[in-house]
Amino acid sequence: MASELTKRTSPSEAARILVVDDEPRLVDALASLLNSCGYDVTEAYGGNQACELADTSHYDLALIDLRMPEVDGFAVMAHFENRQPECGIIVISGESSFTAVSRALRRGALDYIRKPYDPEELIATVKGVVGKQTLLKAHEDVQGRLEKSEALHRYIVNSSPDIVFMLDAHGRFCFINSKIESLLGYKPAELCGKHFRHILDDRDVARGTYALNAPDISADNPRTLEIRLKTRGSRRANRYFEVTAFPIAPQSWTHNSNTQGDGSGHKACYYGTARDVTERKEAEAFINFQAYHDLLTRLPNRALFKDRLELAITHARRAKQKLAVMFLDLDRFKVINDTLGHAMGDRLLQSVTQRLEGCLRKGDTLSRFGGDEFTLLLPSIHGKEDVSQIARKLIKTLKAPFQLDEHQVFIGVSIGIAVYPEAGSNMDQLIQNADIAMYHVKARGKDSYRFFSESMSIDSTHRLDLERDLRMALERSELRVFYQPQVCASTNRIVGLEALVRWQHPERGLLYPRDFLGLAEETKLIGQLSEQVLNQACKDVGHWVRSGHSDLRLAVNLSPIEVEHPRFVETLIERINANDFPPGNLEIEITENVIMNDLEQISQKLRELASLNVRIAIDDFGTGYSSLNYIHRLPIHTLKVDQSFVKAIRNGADDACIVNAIVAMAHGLKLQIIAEGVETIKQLEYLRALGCHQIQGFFYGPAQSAADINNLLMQTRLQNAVSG
Ligand SMILES: Nc1nc2c(ncn2[C@@H]2O[C@H](COP(=O)(O)O[C@H]3[C@@H](O)[C@H](n4cnc5c(=O)[nH]c(N)nc54)O[C@@H]3COP(=O)(O)O)[C@@H](O)[C@H]2O)c(=O)[nH]1
Repeated sequence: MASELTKRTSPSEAARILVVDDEPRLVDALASLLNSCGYDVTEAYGGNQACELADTSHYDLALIDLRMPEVDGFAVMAHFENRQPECGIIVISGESSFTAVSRALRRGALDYIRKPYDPEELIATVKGVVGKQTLLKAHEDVQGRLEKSEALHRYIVNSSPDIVFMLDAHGRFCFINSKIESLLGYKPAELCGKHFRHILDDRDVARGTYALNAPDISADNPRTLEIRLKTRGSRRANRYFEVTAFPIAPQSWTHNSNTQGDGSGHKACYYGTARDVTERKEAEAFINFQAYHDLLTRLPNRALFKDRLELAITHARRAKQKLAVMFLDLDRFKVINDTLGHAMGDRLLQSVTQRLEGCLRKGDTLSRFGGDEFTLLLPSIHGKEDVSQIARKLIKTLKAPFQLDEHQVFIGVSIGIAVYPEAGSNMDQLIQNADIAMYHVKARGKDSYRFFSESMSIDSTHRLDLERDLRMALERSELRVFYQPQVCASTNRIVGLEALVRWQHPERGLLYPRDFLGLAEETKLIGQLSEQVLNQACKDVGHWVRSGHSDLRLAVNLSPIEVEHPRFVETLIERINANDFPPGNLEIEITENVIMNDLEQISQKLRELASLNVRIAIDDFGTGYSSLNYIHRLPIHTLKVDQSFVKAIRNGADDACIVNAIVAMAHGLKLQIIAEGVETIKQLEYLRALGCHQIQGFFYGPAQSAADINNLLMQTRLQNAVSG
């Protein structure tokens, strides 16, 4: 209540004095004496009135008589003590006993004046007490303001979301706010006197030291840098901070010793704040990772791959080195994804990634290009053999079965390779050409690798024109079927004819499969193309079979896309039946890789065809990936030795060793063997001597039109008739 009373607000205001006595004459005399000295005096006639006034008005000083009826001076003093403790008390009394004086002083009186008083002495005493009171009050005011200010600043500094600190000239903490504890676990007191290195990540010490010592650093030009601070205890759990620091200008901070109040006496030379930006940094890092990586496999994505490839090309150009880009596409991934579900598909992609990574060197970049496509950058290669070796390793590593819960699945990989600078001088060309090469692998039976060559490339406008032309060719029946004889090695008789497609292009003349077959496969026009070829071949060869060449065999090439089609067997049988062609005269040619791609399904289909008397030949034998164990158990009738092995014969017995091995193996498995690409008498004689059953190649003639074959067969019949 007392604090609510109006107080004197400045020392220059007249001090307010209450004069208390039960004798009105004495009160008036004293009041007029004090008034004459400029004090603001209030008169109280007796103890009761004094207490009432103490309840309503504020006084700086009360002059109180001790002996008063009803409420005496001690009671008034007690009331003041209770209501206005800051009011000074002077006792004016006729009592002169030591006990009374001592009691008054003990109750809080500041002085004691004995009646009758000497006016000068009284005024001097009042002046002294009022002066002291005023000083005390001023001191209390300053103290109160200081405490408030200190509390306010402490609150502001400690509730700051940032760490606030001061360092001495040597970089030792001399102040640090309590935020350090909640962010990093240190108590401010334990850090005081310690160098800032104590909490700074070792990797950032040099930068931190350099920033503080920068020549142009000042309060107007502070340094801001991002650094890592160690959390207490675990040195690995660093957090990121954005620190702003500057030297303290001496004129702006004069109370500069013992800043933390711990007696260490360090002089603050730098002021700084540190804002925790860990979450922002982590979010940035995640966004950055997401922008440049595939989240499922955690591999670099297309964007990062292209970036690295661009750099690698620049480096290779400067260092005159080669590099290789591989385009990998998983075989059968789609089937597994569709049948076992996407979660399994995702797991499979992760396992594939692990296996592929296991085959790479430091410095290679494997990326997930999308879906089941991966790209691989091999910088600084010496030659194609290096790359082939890696490609073989990648194919081999993916060949082993993958265990997805209770499912054991098999996949393969088709790899297209573009080598810089031969297969492209820039990033887009290299990727595109590796992709084209990969497509050629797919079209030729998958699970293998091929280097890009110019003949594979069809520029996009050309490609669109060709696609349009091919569609028209199918409508306008521009495809032709040519036949290449397969001749019995011992009798020289034509025992079979391989049907080979040609396209009689209205402007470009006769085109060969290499010019359009890849496109037909990519555009899925291969189905229609095959249908037309098979119908025509069944008509032509069926006619020759019926006209006397009853054992004549028709060999047809099948694209992997056709063989993998679920209705492959039905469609093939429907077509030969529709053309009234005897199934026993048909031999289908498929590559090893087509079989190995989906062993279970394909074996089933081959068994069905074999049960209908259709013969099965493995084309290009020796160039793909097959397991002899499976071949042995499949209903295969013929192995066709690839041309490349036959060509090697001209170089002598050493180079012919593969042909020797294949023929020996075919004999062991009791299979028919056809050597293809035979061009010379030397090759023919070598193969004959080996025991090769049939020969196909330019030696006996290239693929020819039906009319030419018709003539050939007629001649043969005539010869047979003459010799018979
Ligand atoms: N799915 C289909 N694929 C087909 C069809 N027609 C052909 N093809 C595939 O195209 C490949 C290339 O065929 P082609 O250009 O006709 O070449 C064949 C022969 O001309 C060639 N050959 C034969 N003998 C020789 C020789 O002595 N030297 C030499 N340099 N080349 C020769 O080889 C090809 C036949 O090989 P192969 O099939 O392995 O017996 C062709 O390989 C088919 O895959 C089709 O209708 N559908």
